[in-house]
Amino acid sequence: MTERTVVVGAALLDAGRLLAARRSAPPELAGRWELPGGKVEPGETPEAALVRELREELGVETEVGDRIPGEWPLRVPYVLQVWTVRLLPGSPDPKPLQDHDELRWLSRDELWDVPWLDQDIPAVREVATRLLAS
Ligand SMILES: Nc1nc2c([nH]c(=O)n2[C@H]2C[C@H](O)[C@@H](COP(=O)(O)OP(=O)(O)OP(=O)(O)O)O2)c(=O)[nH]1
Repeated sequence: MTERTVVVGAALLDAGRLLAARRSAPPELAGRWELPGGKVEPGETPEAALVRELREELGVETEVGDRIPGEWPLRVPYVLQVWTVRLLPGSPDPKPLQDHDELRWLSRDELWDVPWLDQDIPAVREVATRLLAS
């Protein structure tokens, strides 16, 4: 049986815009943009992992909504799953506290202005199709 580890990514939406985060590490990913999130730990639900990762990485309090259908391979053994997420009322604004050095809220028109990680592009395309008004 093949081991696989789910990496959860947030489609964090606010006022019709998507939050993109620029990775600061590791060197092979630094400078490229991704959906913030991280690995689901053993015994943890994907939703709990997202809330934890977003609190650690961005300092925000969030509520997880629906999963975007699909699953995208990262380097073995990781696969990316994406969930819609919104900021809870009163949450601080996101800040690049850990793993990232810049954040941007992207409107649909701006979505491809940042160099996403190659492996995130199909997931971002799916988010755009489903969630961002054209
Ligand atoms: N979070 C996130 N990771 C991604 C995306 N695309 C992508 O290839 N990855 C890779 C980068 C990492 O190798 C892995 C997730 O690692 P991570 O560093 O974000 O997760 P983590 O906080 O749980 O990691 P760790 O430092 O505890 O090991 O998946 C993405 O959109 N979001």
